Order: sequence, then structure tokens, then C-alpha cells
Amino acid sequence: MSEVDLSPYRVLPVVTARDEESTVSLARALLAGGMRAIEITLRTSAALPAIAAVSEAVPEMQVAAGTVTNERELAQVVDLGVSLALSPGCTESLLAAASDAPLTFIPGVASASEVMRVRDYQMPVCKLFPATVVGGVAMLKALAGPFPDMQFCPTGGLNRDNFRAFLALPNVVCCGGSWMVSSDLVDNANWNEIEALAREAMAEN
Ligand SMILES: O=C[C@H](O)COP(=O)(O)O
Ligand SMILES: CC(=O)C(=O)O
Repeated sequence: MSEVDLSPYRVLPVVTARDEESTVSLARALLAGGMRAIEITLRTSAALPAIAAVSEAVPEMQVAAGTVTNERELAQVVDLGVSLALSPGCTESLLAAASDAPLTFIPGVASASEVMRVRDYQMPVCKLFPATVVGGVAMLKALAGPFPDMQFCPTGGLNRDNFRAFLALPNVVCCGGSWMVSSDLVDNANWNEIEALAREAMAEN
């Protein structure tokens, strides 16, 4: 595994790609609002071309692949030259493949046992998913006790009202969310509002 440091990004926008053109416009709006990383989830057939297009057209942006759920998808993003990949979960086969892959991998966890499984692979950062469902801030405070060496990127249920409480925790390196890239904003090409929401999220972090 290589090491991409998530700490400078603070808020990772979690994007569902519609097509290459709109995802490039979206990435430009996020960048204009001060965001320097974007997670493009493998939830649509547009995702892989959109990852390639944003990497090419917006080189200032750290492009991450999200929703990587198995070895085949991991291989696809490695082939694209992606340097950062995230998953909602942490199967043994995915952890084993990712630990040998030339990228930084952030697996998803929802329990102490899953944190232990990830730590067995010497991966220091986990996505807590779905963060607000599995205990939110209280869960992260509780995990800090047995796992003082682990850092988290809580994702799932975060919004403009609650994300700062997550970022204030010492074991939170970054948080993820889609509130600034909601499908109605993207479908309506509302880049100005996306830029404003990104700027608001990045203020005073
Ligand atoms: O599955 C959802 C994404 O990981 C982000 O979660 P969110 O839409 O609740 O911010
Ligand atoms: C849950 C999430 O953020 C992901 O699919 O990577």
C-alpha cells in the first residue's frame, strides 16, 4: 500500500457520477469552493470513465474511487492509475488484495471486530460507515479507547449541521458526505450552489 494523507482534505465529497462531462463540471465547482479531493463511487457505469476524465481535466484534485467492494473493482481502479480507493466494507479478500495494491486503501468498518481485521493488515485509516447509523460521534469516542492508533473517516448521514462535531474528534482524519453534491443539484447543473456548499464545508476546518 502507498500512503495518501487524507488529513489536508478534511471533507471528502462522495459523488455518484452521471457522466464524464457533468462529473468534470462538478469537480471544478468543488475545487472552486476549496475542496481538493473527490470520491467518485463505483455505483454507476459512468464511474470509471468519470474517474479518468476528472483525473485528466482537473489535475489539482485528488481523485479517489469509492464503493470498491471486491477484487475485480479494485483491479479496475488500479488499472486507471487511481492512488486512493475507499470501500463501505472490509472483506478479507478485499483487504488482502488492497494490501498488495499500489494505492492507499480505506476500508469501511461498523464494529470493533472490523477495526481489528483492518488493523491486522496494517491499514491505519478506516471509513466508519454508515457513521450516523452505527453510533456516530459516540461510537468514534468509544473506539478511541481500544484503538488509539486508528484514524477514521466517518461517512453516511453526515450533513452541514453535524459534520463539524465529527471533524472535532482527535481520531477523525477527514469525513465524507454527499450533502454538497446531491443528485438534484447535479441534475440541475447547479454548480454555483455546489461551489457555495463546498466553500461553507471547507470554512474554518
Ligand atoms: O452511501 C452514501 C455515501 O457514502 C455518503 O453518505 P451520505 O449520502 O449519507 O452523505
Ligand atoms: C459508503 C461509501 O462512501 C462508499 O461506498 O465508498
